Amino acid sequence: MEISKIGVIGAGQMGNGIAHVMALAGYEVRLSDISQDALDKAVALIARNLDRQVSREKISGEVRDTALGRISTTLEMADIGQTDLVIEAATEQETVKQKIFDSLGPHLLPHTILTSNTSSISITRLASRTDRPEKFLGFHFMNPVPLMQLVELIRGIATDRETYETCLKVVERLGKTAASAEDFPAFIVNRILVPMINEAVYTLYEGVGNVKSIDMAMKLGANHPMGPLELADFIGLDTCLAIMNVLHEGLADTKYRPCPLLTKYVEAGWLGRKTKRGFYDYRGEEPVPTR
Ligand SMILES: CC(=O)CC(=O)SCCNC(=O)CCNC(=O)[C@H](O)C(C)(C)COP(=O)(O)OP(=O)(O)OC[C@H]1O[C@@H](n2cnc3c(N)ncnc32)[C@H](O)[C@@H]1OP(=O)(O)O
Ligand SMILES: NC(=O)C1=CN([C@@H]2O[C@H](COP(=O)(O)OP(=O)(O)OC[C@H]3O[C@@H](n4cnc5c(N)ncnc54)[C@H](OP(=O)(O)O)[C@@H]3O)[C@@H](O)[C@H]2O)C=CC1
Repeated sequence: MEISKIGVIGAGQMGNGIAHVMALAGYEVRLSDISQDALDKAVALIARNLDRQVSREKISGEVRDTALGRISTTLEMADIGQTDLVIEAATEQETVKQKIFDSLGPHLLPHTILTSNTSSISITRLASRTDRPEKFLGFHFMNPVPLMQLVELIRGIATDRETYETCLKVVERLGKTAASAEDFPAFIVNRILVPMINEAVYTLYEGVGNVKSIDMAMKLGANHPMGPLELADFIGLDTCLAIMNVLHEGLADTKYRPCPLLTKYVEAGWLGRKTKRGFYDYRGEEPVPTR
């Protein structure tokens, strides 16, 4: 099956990155969110990120303009349903995602493939609420989408071969690499990465090190491009906590217990970069460690 129109639901950091790479690869993209304000901000951010690629001579000004012209925004599920492939990239809460798929259902074309960019939630369970579990796949991009090479593809128990292969072709057209993961909590990357981040928060909670020393230790001692607390702020602390909760509940093992300090930060609304405060304070010129 040929994919030409793609609907992206959720215009946060992942949704805007997905729209960006899809438009650059030549797909027509319809981007949606709950408010026009969120959509306007997302399009402005895509334009800035494309400009950055122009100034680094990765793409030409003409390519940027054509890509931007391929992105439209909508608040209507009917517009999203009339596409070949939908990528849901809304907040990491199962109830939010279920409601989205419920409201999208009546507007879908018979051939539309449904996918979720979820970081952790069961693809089989999300698919089972739709009228097409065989055309449902986990399509998991990494952050920041324009820079990261990997996409995890996760088949639910009912996903058919054609759906998987169609999405694999999309990944190839993006110039990215797919890793196939089975449908277990948090799949591959986050099963390994997010417990490490959670352990870094425990290290902070127990006073083994402060924010700066923990991040420096992992950057210089393990050659990670970002320290784990810096990375947690970058991913979003709400998303990290949601992933730990899925691991804890789904695998029923105390080793996945979310650190109480992570829970407290999320309860405070300190979600990392997106709220300008997490383990670092981002309100000034340079991020300042908070502990
Ligand atoms: C939670 C989940 O479900 C799954 C996940 O995603 S987990 C998170 C996975 N991601 C990671 O682990 C990221 C770890 N961090 C890194 O790899 C690096 O810090 C990074 C790639 C993010 C940035 O690297 P850096 O060298 O410090 O960044 P920076 O110098 O600002 O930018 C590098 C290049 O990307 C470009 N760039 C940065 N952000 C960009 C964006 N959003 N769009 C387009 N280009 C961008 C810059 O212009 C720059 O271009 P040049 O190489 O031509 O100079
Ligand atoms: N952050 C990361 O590093 C990664 C995240 N992911 C996954 O991608 C998804 C999105 O994450 P991310 O972009 O970081 O999150 P963000 O918080 O940046 O963005 C989520 C967006 O979804 C919007 N939203 C919430 N409810 C709805 C709805 N009912 N309909 C449409 N839009 C809605 C939010 O609006 P509002 O702000 O108004 O609530 C927000 O704009 C999650 O499933 C996450 O696990 C996957 C890979 C990496």
